Amino acid sequence: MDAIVKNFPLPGDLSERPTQQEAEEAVRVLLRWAGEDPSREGLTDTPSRVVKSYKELFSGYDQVAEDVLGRTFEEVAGYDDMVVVKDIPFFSHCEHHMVPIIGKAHVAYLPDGRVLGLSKIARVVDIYGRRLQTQESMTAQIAKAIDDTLRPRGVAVMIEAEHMCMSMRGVQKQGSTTLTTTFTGAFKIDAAEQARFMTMVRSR
Ligand SMILES: Nc1nc2c(ncn2[C@@H]2O[C@H](COP(=O)(O)OP(=O)(O)OP(=O)(O)O)[C@@H](O)[C@H]2O)c(=O)[nH]1
Ligand SMILES: [Zn+2]
Repeated sequence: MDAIVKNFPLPGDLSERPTQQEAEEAVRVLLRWAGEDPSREGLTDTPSRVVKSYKELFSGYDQVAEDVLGRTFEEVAGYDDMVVVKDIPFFSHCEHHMVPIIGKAHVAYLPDGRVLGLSKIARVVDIYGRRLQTQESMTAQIAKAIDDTLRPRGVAVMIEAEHMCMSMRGVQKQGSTTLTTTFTGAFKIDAAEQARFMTMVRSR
């Protein structure tokens, strides 16, 4: 798992970014490549809109998951069983074609004295979602971030997603879903804990 995660650029590695003007020019080039005339009225503001939307869609490069997960709570009346946050919707973009990945993440951990604020789990999904991704890397990165910061007895992450690069183009298979999982600690070594996670994720 470490190998996959380490291969990914962290926000600190991205200091030499192009200027907004250069990014807008790149959009104009792509518009011309697609067969458009970037100077026609309807497209005049498109490069600046695209660049602005890229800021939002790829805002995960400006955030560090470990910062978000730093705040934990210990006063939980001795609760030490599984915490599952399921059906967390996310949007990402595949690193091969830069088109959307649309899916849901299910995240669980077994506390070891400390728990996370529930919203922080969803925030971490967004941080990794708002970068260029493969589904495998995103799954591993979410698990690793929680494992490293919270040090729980185990983490389980499942992602189910549709890749628009498989639906809108290429092989054109609409509606197929890709499932990926990462298990650490007790979830990795204990099949019963894995099965319990699966049951809780699947229960409606
Ligand atoms: N493992 C993995 N593959 C992905 C993911 N997102 C997209 N892909 C695949 O990445 C592959 C890239 O294959 P290439 O042959 O280099 O690119 P391509 O010619 O555009 O391939 P096609 O999509 O088959 O047309 C494709 O098979 C995609 O389906 C992902 O998250 N994980
Ligand atoms: Zn793709």
